[in-house]
Amino acid sequence: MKSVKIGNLTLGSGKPKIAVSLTGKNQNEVLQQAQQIAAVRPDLVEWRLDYFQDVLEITTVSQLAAKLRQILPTPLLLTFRTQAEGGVRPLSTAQYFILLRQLIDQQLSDAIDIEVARSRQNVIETIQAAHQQNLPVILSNHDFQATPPEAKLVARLTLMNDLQADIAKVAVMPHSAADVLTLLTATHMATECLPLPLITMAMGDLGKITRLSGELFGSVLTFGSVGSASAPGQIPAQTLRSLLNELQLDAQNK
Ligand SMILES: O=C1C[C@@](O)(C(=O)O)C[C@@H](O)[C@@H]1O
Repeated sequence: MKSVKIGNLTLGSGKPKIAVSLTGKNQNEVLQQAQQIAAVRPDLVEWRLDYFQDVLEITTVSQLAAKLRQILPTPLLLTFRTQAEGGVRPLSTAQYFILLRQLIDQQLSDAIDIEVARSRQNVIETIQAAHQQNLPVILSNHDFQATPPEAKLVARLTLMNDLQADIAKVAVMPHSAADVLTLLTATHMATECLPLPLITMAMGDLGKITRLSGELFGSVLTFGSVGSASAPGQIPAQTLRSLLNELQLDAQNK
């Protein structure tokens, strides 16, 4: 598997790295959370811009992103999660892509999340714009209702690879142990046949095991919480870290 660099963080094989999301509504909340998150020292911080009330004021976003990059000892991932995929704020498709282009052109982060299920031409152009700035792209897809069959999940991850994602991410909602196995099997299959790093998870309590088992099945990053979670089933980041250490393969030789 190729490894990918996001700032000074390398995502590839081995123990999964830990990401934590900023979900503040306003500048004060975001800065306060950033201090709390920095104290926990995750490997990556995601700013979930759909939670931020002034997201369409690009100057405000840009100034705050600059502050965050000073406060945080970790690389910064920018994500606007659309409502179709579990985000909190409505935004038209046109506005979504305008926002992503502004974030990219102003070089506000170390990586950007782009939802693969939005308009295909726009997705392709936005990936190209990011790559022109040498900005790694996480192509993502979230199913908050159900767990699609294994073949569909592998096809989704393959499509992301074909569209030149640097990292491919899928999140699903399981309703049974079998659904959790579907996500894990798809992850394992895709990791064997695709060259790029994958991030996968099943959400909710049923899916918690998938947030811990990335080294075994092939997910390079896991989202934990500090205070409030950005998706159901996230484990507090500090607990996550010690559980990942316990589960590390071949730990005695590392
Ligand atoms: O894609 C993801 C994963 C996630 O949905 C989770 O389930 O942990 C949390 C989101 O903030 C992030 O953008």
